[in-house]
This record gives sequence, structure tokens and C-alpha cells, in this order.
Amino acid sequence: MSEGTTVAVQDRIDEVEAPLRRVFREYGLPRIHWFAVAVAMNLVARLSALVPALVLGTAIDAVFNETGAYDLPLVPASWIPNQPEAQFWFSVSLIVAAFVLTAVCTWAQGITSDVFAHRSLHAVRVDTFRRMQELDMAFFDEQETGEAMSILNQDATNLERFLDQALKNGTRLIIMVLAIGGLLLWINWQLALVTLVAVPVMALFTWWFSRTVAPRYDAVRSSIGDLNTRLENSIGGMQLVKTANTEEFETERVEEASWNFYTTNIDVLKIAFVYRPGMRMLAGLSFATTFIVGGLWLFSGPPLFFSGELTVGNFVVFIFMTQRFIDPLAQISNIIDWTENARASGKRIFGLMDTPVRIEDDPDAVELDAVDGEVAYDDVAFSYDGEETILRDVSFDADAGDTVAYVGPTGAGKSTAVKLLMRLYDVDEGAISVDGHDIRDVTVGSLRESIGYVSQETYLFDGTVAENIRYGEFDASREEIEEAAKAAEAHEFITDLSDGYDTQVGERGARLSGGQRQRISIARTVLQDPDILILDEATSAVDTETEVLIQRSLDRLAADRTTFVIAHRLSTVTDAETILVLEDGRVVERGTHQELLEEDGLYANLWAVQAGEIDDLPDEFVDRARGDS
Ligand SMILES: Nc1ncnc2c1ncn2[C@@H]1O[C@H](COP(=O)(O)OP(=O)(O)OP(=O)(O)O)[C@@H](O)[C@H]1O
Repeated sequence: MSEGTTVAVQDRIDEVEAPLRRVFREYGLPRIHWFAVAVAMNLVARLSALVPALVLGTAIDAVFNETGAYDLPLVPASWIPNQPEAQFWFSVSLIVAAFVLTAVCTWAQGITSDVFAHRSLHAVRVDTFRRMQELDMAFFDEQETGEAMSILNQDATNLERFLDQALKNGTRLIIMVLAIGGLLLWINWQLALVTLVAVPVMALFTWWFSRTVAPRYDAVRSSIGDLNTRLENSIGGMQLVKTANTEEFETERVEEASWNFYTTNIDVLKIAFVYRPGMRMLAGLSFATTFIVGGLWLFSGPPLFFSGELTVGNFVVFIFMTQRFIDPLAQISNIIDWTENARASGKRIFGLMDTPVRIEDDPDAVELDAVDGEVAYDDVAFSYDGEETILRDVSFDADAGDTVAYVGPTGAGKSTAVKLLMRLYDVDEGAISVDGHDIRDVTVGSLRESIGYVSQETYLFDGTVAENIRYGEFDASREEIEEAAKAAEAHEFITDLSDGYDTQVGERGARLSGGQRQRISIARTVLQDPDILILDEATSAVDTETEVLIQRSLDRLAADRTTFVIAHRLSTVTDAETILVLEDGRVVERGTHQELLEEDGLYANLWAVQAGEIDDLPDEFVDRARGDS
């Protein structure tokens, strides 16, 4: 038995490892030059931001108190003037220059890190969307639209915030901790140890937080997907909601999904409520201890086990620097927040990207061109879930130009049979061939290009009538579009619309009637001029008058090409070369209309009911259609 078409995206999500490393490797590395410039600018900006405090401390001791020599790290002694007044102005110039440098570099760093993040995410979003389109229909059967939208929108945005904010602040943090830590140790290593003792404690606390919060973020991401699905479903079905008077019911369902989102968020916040103030407290403690020890040192010499000298200038630098050192440390909570959120989102994005594409071109696939339209099904069997067989032993040959009709009770597998021809799903057993080529040996693109599909569920894109007819044949001229519309009996109503072919159809064609939408979709197929045509209950959604119009255009469309018709109304298929009667996934009768009437089986019974010759189907057929048998 085959594994069926089930696409378990959730399983893939669970299997994704180190998603952020992967984002960086696959999307960050190709744009690493932007990141490198951002890091360099960050480095210069952060280091130059330390200069004013350092210069101030030195100036206090050397210029004002005259208790120390004027020397600065990395500044050659020959540059430093000897006179106190000159030293004062030298200090002022350094401080101003440092401020300007910090501002310029911060600006440059902001731009480059934004460009890096947004370009990387643009690529992630487009790749994810492309991948999603490559997945077979089973993915779209199972995946809710809202969930897919939330992966493309929110999850991508979370990654963007990681690449932008988290990396920017993360590098800033590393630079600050290393630079200031080093500087403090250089100025007075003993007092520096007092300040730095907070670092390992904060690191441990952060490690605990990120481990505890990670699974909770997975739940948040999943609950927002559910909420989006709920909203998308309710808004998409607004007509039904209104006519069924179920606004309250829908509100309750949205409320439930929204509440679930709230509770998952609160689960994260419960931990964050401990962590964030905890980090602030540790930061405050570190600052206060440094201040107390340093203050006592200045008043009455080194306290406790400390030794050596601490000048006023040193103390001022320490207080400034400790503040600058502690602030980014306390910001770790935000970085962790962004990172964990992005990690959960990255798993969902890569889970989708890792979902295998099962219907794709064989490496040796050939283009299917100049198609005659011979179609053969050879012992085809298929199941959607790997368990319940939907089609079995389906075999027939259709010559080029033939019309093959599928008839039979609802759920017999008629639509499934034609979907297999378009490779929306692959057969489990047997084979389908076009012009003698197994459809798995030709490119999916060329196969689908040679098939036109008109179904009862027409889908129009938001845009004009002309754009919808041209969809897929983007080079078509206005004349060709109008010719196609005329052949589809649509030209007249289109010219009566307010803007003719330039009339906006509204979302999903909402401003048009069902029959009008149907004729636009037929015009699209006329323009496509396919070699093989599939009409899946193409006239079922319209009134009798429109049906006559549509049927006329369909007959014209079907005239010279191999056509598959699925019809409940048997009067529309009496001319078919072959009628296949499907029941429970098997072909139970086959032949022309006349032959099948003579056979006096299921088809003859269905015909008799539709022709009004008998009032009802025999009970056994009704039971079977109900699924009682
Ligand atoms: N995407 C799907 N996933 C799982 N099962 C499906 C899917 N589509 C159809 N089925 C099942 O396959 C069986 C055949 O469905 P199909 O749409 O081919 O029948 P049909 O003969 O075209 O019915 P109808 O005349 O009502 O359109 C049904 O039992 C249906 O529930």
C-alpha cells in the first residue's frame, strides 16, 4: 500500500534543527558584506561612544586635580599637549570628534543592518512562497490557508526582527561587554571584578530563561496560525455566516482561538515577568556595589581586601562605564525574546521548505508538445490517504478528438480520475499516458499546458475582466481576448459592464454572477487552446438559459480535441464516444449512450430517472449513493 498523499508539515516542523543558524547560513551569508559593514560600524560607534567618559576621567585627574598624567590608551604621547589649558581644549576636541563619529557610524550601521535583514527576508519569503506552490495539492487539501499565510507573513517578519534587531543588539552587546570589561580591568582590575561578578550570574539566569521559554514560543507560533485560519475561514465564508445567521457562533469561535493565543502568550510572559525584572535587579545590584566599593575607596582608602589607589577620575570613568556595561546586559531579555520567537518561526518556515515535493519533473522528463490527444488509463488505482482506495482498476483508451464522459453517483471518484490526468496527484498503481508517454515521464509544465480545465468552481483573481481571460496566456492581444470571449458567449455581457473588458471583477470575481464568472473562465480556456479539455460539471452552477449558452460554447471548444466530461445531467453526454460509469471507484459499465441503455444497468436507470420515465432509482442504488452498502 502506498503512503498516500498526506503531507505532514507538522512532522517536518518538529524535525527542523538549528533554524536560525540555517537562516544565517542560507540567506545571511550571500549578503554577508552588508552584515560585515554593519558590524564594523557598530564596533566603531560603540568604541567611540566610550571615548568621552574616558577623556573626562583623564581630564579630571590631569587637568583639574593635577593628580595624574594625561595619557589615553591608543593615543601617542607626542599628540598630547603639555599645558593644562591646551590639554583641556584637546579633551574637548576629542569628545566632540567622538560624538560625531558615534553618530555617523550609528547611522551607517542602522542602514546596513536594515538592508541586510530586509534583503535576506525578501529572499526567504519569495523562496517559501515558491516552495509552497511546488507542493502537491495534498498540501493545500490539508493545510489551512490562514496557517500558510501566517507562515509567509508573521513568521517571516519574526525572522526579519531577529536578523535586524537581535543581531544588531547582540553584536552591540558583545562589543560593549568585551570593550568595557577590558577597559574596566585596565583602569582598576579589582574594582572591575566587583562589577563583572554579575556577568556569569546574568548569563546563567538567561540560559535558564531561554531553555524554559523555547517550547512556549512554539505554542505561541502555532496558536497564531490557528487564529489566522479561524479569521480567514470566517471572513471567507461571510455570505454563509450572514445567511445562516451564525455571527454569534463565529464570534465565539474567533474568541476561543484568540483566547488560546492569549493564554500561550501569557505562558511566555509568566516566565518573562520573572526574568526581565530579575535581570534589571542584577544590573542594579552590580551598579550599586561598584558605587559603594568605589565611594568607600575614595573616602578612606581601599576597603576590605582591596589594595592600591583609585583616583576621582578613575571613579567617574567607572561609574559611567558600569552604567553603559550594565544597560546592554539588561537588554539581553529582548534579544532572547526576539531570538526565541524567530527560532519558532524559523522552524515553521523550514518545516514548509523541507516538505518534499512529490510531483516534480523526472530528471529525464521530456517536453510534451504537438499533442494529438490520445489518452490511456491502464489499471489505475489511487487513494488520498493511503488507506481508503478511491479508484481501482480504471482502464480505458481514448482516441485523439474523442469525448469521454464520466458519470455515476456522487463520491464515485469522477473528479479524482481527471485530477490524476493533470497530475494534481500521482497514481498509486497503474499508469496514465498521453500520446503514448507515461505522464510521469513528461514535464509537469508541458503536460498541464496541454490540458484545459473548466470546473464548476471558477476562480477569478482580483483585477479586470481582460486580465482574468488572459491569465496564463499573458501575451494575448486585446483582439485575441475578445475573440475568446465571443467563442465563450461572454463578449456581449462584458461589453455591457460599466468599463467593458476593463471592469474590475472584485475579489474572487464577487461583482459578477456565477454564470458570468463561468463564461470568463471558459474564455480563458478558449484562449489557452489546449489539446485536451476537461469539463468538470462546468454547467452545474448556472440557470437553464445560461446553460444553453455555455453548452454551445463548450461544444465548440470540445469539437476537435480530446475531451473529458463529468456530468450529472446525462443529456449533456449522449454524444460521447465513450461513457464510463463509475461506482465506488470502479468502472462498472462502459459504452456509448445507446449501448448503455441496452445494457439496462445503472446508467439506464439513471437515464430513466432523469428522463422522467421512472420516478425513483431502485433502492439498492439509493443505498449505495448514501454509502449504506
Ligand atoms: N482532497 C481529498 N482528500 C481526501 N479525500 C478526498 C479528496 N477529494 C475527494 N476525496 C474523496 O474521494 C472520493 C471521490 O471523490 P470525487 O470528488 O472524485 O467524487 P465525484 O465522483 O467527483 O463526486 P461528485 O459527483 O459528488 O463531485 C470521495 O469519497 C471523497 O470524499
